[in-house]
Amino acid sequence: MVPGQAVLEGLAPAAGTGAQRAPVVEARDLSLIFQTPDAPVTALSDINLTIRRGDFVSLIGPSGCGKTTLMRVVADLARQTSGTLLVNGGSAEQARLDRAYGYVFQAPALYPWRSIERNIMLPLEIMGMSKAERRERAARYLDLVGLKGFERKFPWQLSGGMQQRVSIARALSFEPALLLMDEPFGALDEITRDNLNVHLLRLWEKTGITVIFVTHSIPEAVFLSSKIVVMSPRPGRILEVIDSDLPTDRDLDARETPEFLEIAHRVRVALRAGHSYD
Ligand SMILES: Nc1ncnc2c1ncn2[C@@H]1O[C@H](COP(=O)(O)OP(=O)(O)OP(=O)(O)O)[C@@H](O)[C@H]1O
Repeated sequence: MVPGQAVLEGLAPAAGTGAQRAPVVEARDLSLIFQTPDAPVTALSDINLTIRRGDFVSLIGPSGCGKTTLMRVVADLARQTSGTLLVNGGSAEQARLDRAYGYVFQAPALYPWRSIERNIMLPLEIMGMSKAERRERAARYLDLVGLKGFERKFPWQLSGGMQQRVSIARALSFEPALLLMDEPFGALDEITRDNLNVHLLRLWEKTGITVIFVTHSIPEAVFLSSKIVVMSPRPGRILEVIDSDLPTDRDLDARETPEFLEIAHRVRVALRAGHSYD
């Protein structure tokens, strides 16, 4: 699967390196407590995290540790109980209103009665974009995810992996600078998942988009990320942030290299440490 050769106008590689790159997400002492009929549930506790433009950040941790909740706070779908969160230097609400991010869910969530092209065009229509531009964007981003020629098909005519690529194309069609992906490949078989991992990595390399990616898989997190955020069991805290400097043009064979295995080992040790409740 080779990514399309679409020219990306709205997305461009991040300028600057390391700490020079502008912060996209800044969480300071962020906590979130859900009030439930039984007892308050502390989902996030004292999260401090800076994500810079062009980072590929994976959130990894045991089930229920608050990964989705943290993404939802960034997306302004949930609000922290205390602490601060800046997205692009402003509030999460402003970022949502500015359509600063695209959100890819675990399931593709496509409308079965609309063609692939019309699924992608729907949110653009709601944004008030002209039909010609909507069509052009749909074609451009379908090409980018390797689905050129599938415009007139319906979701049920595509495999699960292809449907998930459509939902990635839909999220990218807004040309957001930030892509939020909540276990997007969790329900797919391993070969398809490997393919989509390579595809996503190429897309990231080509566009310089900032990605926050939730996963349970250590190999997936290490393969994709420039930064791996290891979270503890509930209440979700950040145990460790592991930077990766694997070459950006890596392919699946990189998973056999000592550098890859060393980072995977560090993630595993951090996850394990979070499970010892002493
Ligand atoms: N609306 C809510 N009301 C009450 N508790 C909630 C709510 N949403 C999430 N929680 C609780 O907050 C904690 C964190 O949930 P969250 O979905 O963020 O975890 P997660 O790390 O994404 O889990 P998973 O990996 O299983 O998807 C869990 O204990 C969950 O039960």
